[in-house]
Amino acid sequence: MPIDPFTLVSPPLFAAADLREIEHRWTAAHPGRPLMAGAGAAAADLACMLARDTGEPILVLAGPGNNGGDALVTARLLAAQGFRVVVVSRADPARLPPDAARAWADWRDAGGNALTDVPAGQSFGLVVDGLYGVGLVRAIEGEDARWIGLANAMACPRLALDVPSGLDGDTGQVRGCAVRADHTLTFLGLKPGLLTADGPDHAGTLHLDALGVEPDMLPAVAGSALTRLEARHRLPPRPRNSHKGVFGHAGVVGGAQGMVGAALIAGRAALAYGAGAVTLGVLDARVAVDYGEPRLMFAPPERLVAAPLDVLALGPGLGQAAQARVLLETALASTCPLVLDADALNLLAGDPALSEMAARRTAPTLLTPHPGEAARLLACGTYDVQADRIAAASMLARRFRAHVALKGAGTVVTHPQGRYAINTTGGPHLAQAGSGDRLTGIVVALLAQGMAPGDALEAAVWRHGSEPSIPPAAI
Ligand SMILES: NC(=O)C1=CN([C@@H]2O[C@H](COP(=O)(O)OP(=O)(O)OC[C@H]3O[C@@H](n4cnc5c(N)ncnc54)[C@H](OP(=O)(O)O)[C@@H]3O)[C@@H](O)[C@H]2O)[C@@H](O)CC1
Ligand SMILES: Nc1ncnc2c1ncn2[C@@H]1O[C@H](COP(=O)(O)OP(=O)(O)O)[C@@H](O)[C@H]1O
Ligand SMILES: [K+]
Repeated sequence: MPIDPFTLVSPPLFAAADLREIEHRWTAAHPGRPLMAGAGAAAADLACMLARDTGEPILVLAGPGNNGGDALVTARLLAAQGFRVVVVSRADPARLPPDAARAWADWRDAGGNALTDVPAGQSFGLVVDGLYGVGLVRAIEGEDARWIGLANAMACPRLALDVPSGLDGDTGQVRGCAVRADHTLTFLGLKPGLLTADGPDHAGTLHLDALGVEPDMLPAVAGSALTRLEARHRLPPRPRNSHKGVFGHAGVVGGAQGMVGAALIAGRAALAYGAGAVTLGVLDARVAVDYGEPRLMFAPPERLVAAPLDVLALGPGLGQAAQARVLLETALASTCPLVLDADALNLLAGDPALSEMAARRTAPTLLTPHPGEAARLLACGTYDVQADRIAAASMLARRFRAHVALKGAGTVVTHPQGRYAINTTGGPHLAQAGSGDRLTGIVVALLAQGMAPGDALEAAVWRHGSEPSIPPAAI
C-alpha cells in the first residue's frame, strides 16, 4: 500500500547500489517471489485513481529493463480491470531481464501487444512512465527523448514508476531530458535524486511502496530525508527561572558598505529564533543601530571576532577586502562554534593557508555555501556541484571537517562523519537575495542556545524552509 513518504520521520535514502543489495537479499530469502509483481500491482491501483474519467486509453511507456517490466505488469492489471491500455515499447523481448521477460510474456498471454511508437493524434487519460528507473546509465536521446517530449506535452496526468525517466535517482540530475511527472510511485525506499536538484520539479507528488520488504532487509545507509524534526532538532522549553545569559551570546560579522542589510537580516533572525543576545560587527562603521530591531547591539568587528562568544558567524555582506580576510583569520582561531557564509567562504576558497586553518579547527565549523560558493571551495564549476550535490557537500564536510549545508532546491546537509540529510521544506520563494542571511541567523540562534552543531544546521534549514512564504507577486 503506497504511503506519503513525508509522513515518515527521517526515512532512509537509497542509492541504486543499495537497491540492488535489497533486491539481492529479497531474492535470496524469497525465491520465486519477484518484487515486480507488487510494484506493478501498486502502480495499477494508483493509476486507476489518477486516470482521467474520459474513457481515453492509458498510455504505458515500457523500457528495456525492469522499469519496463513494472510497466508491463501495470498494463496487464489495468487491462484486466477494463481500462483500454496502449503499450509503447521498442525493447527486444528476447533481451529483457528475466522478471521483465516474464511480465512481457504475461502481457502477451493476456492478449496484449506493443506499438513501436506513440500513436499520433491520440489523446490519453493517463501516461504511465516505465521507460527507465534506477538503471539509467547515460543521457536519454533519440526516440526515447522524442517520446518523453510527447508525454510531457500531453494534457493528461503522468505517473512515473520508481523515478521519472531521465532523472538520475542518485543525484537528481536530468540526463538529457526527463519525464515531468505529476506523481511518482517509488519502490522499496526513497531515492536521493527525487529530493534534490531537478528531482522535485520532475517527480511531482511522491508515493512510496516498500513492496513488503522487511525493515531488517534494508542496508544501513548514510542518507535520510529531513521530512520532520526529530527530538534532537528541538530545544528544550525555556525554563521560567532563566535569563538572557542562558540562551547564549551570538556575534555576527559582516555588513560592509552597500551590504549592511545582510548582517541586519542575520542578526534579526538570530534574535527571532531565541538567541539571548546578538551583537553585530558591521564593517560599515557608519551603522551603529538597527532602528527596526533595536535589541541588536553593535561592536567593532575586530573586537567582536576576538570576543568570548557562544557562537560566531562570519560572512553576510562581509565583502572580500583586506579587512575581511584579517577578520576571517581571527575568527578561525575562535574556540566557539563558527558559521561561515557568503564572502567568508569565498575568502576561504582563494586562500590555502586559511583553508588549512579551517580544517584544523577544534571547535565546530559550519559552512553554508550556495552552489557557486561550493564550486569555488572545490575549485570546480557550479555545474559540477549541481551534477552531484551530495558528493560535493560530502567532499566539503570531509575536507573542512565541518557540517555543511549546500543550499538550493533540496538543501543537502552533510556531516564530517559521513552522514547526510536532504531537506524537504522550502521552495523557490526562497530564491531571493537575503534568504541565505536569514538562514545564517537561524543557525546562529540554535547554536547559541546549545543545540549540537549538526542538529542545529539540519533544524535551521528545515525551519527556514517551513517559514510562511509570501510568493512574489504574479505579473
Ligand atoms: N531493485 C529491485 O528490487 C526492484 C526494481 N524494480 C524496478 O526495476 C528498475 C530497475 O531496473 P533495471 O536495473 O533493469 O534498470 P532500468 O531502469 O529498467 O534500465 C535498464 C535498462 O535501460 C538501459 N538504459 C539505461 N539508460 C539508458 C539510456 N539513457 N538510453 C537507453 N537505454 C538505457 C540499459 O541498457 P544497457 O546499459 O544495458 O545498454 C538497460 O537495458 C527500478 O527502477 C524499478 O522500476 C521494481 O520491479 C521493484 C524491485
Ligand atoms: N529554488 C529554491 N528552492 C528551495 N530553496 C531555495 C531555492 N532557491 C534558494 N533557496 C534557499 O534560499 C537561500 C538562498 O541563500 P543564498 O543563495 O546564500 O542567498 P543570499 O546570500 O542572497 O541570502 C538558501 O537557504 C537556499 O537553500
Ligand atoms: K520511470
